[in-house]
Amino acid sequence: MHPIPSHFDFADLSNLSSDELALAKKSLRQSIRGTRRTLSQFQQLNAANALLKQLQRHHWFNRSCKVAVYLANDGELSCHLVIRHLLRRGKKVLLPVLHPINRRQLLFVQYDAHTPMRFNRFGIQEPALKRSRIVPPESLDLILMPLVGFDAKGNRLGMGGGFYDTTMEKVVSQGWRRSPLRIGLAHNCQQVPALPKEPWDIPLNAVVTPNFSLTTS
Ligand SMILES: Nc1nc2c(c(=O)[nH]1)N(C=O)[C@@H](CNc1ccc(C(=O)N[C@@H](CCC(=O)O)C(=O)O)cc1)CN2
Ligand SMILES: Nc1ncnc2c1ncn2[C@@H]1O[C@H](COP(=O)(O)OP(=O)(O)OP(=O)(O)O)[C@@H](O)[C@H]1O
Repeated sequence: MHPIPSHFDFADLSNLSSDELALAKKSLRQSIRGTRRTLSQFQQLNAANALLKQLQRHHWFNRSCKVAVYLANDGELSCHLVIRHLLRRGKKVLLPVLHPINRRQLLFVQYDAHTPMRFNRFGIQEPALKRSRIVPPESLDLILMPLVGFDAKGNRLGMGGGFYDTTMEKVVSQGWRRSPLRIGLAHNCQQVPALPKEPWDIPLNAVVTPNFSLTTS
């Protein structure tokens, strides 16, 4: 089989079988993750600073009281300055925790400077699971989620575990009156010309990078 070139244009992939599409997505993930890892600590810190400034331009960010974030891994755009900003303002900050039983499900657990942490099976730090600290996703105001890739239409490529899609699906499909805003975060270099839209993909409301915000709904 021919290897699929990195940063392949998915606009040309309409005829691929689902197996071929999965392979193409896998290869694109590897390529973008490789690019993202080449960013220096200096570039990462600048990006984290610019991200907070970019978010502060939006009413929906400034108004939100319960915000899900993540701890950056593998070159992801870091939320650490966003987390500090939110905690200083007395907002509730939540981190994703892998569900101990349900595959592909995330729990959102409250986090602050005193929260006991552990490593999950992917080597990402998460709050130690404590029932009283779990917040149901439908009660959140805003979910900031890490992207691997995105396109101008706001299509999203994640790590491939289906974690965010599965967790979001519950919130969106159960017809909650007011579901949390779903915002993807990424470096500019993670934008690709086009991504396929899969039947299970839950659309983002916007993508925010250190340089721009792309509203999709
Ligand atoms: N910072 C951060 N936290 C997060 C996520 C994320 O994308 N970023 N997640 C978003 O879903 C969840 C974890 N999902 C993940 C899914 C796959 C891999 C991963 O590295 N997979 C390996 C191979 C898998 C394995 O080791 O078995 C890989 O692709 O190389 C990591 C996290 C929850 N927490
Ligand atoms: N709502 C869902 N219900 C059942 N399976 C799902 C759901 N969402 C995604 N999946 C499964 O998860 C796998 C990964 O999906 P996909 O390639 O879209 O990951 P991703 O969007 O990159 O990851 P993530 O959602 O974790 O960021 C797919 O095999 C898909 O079948």
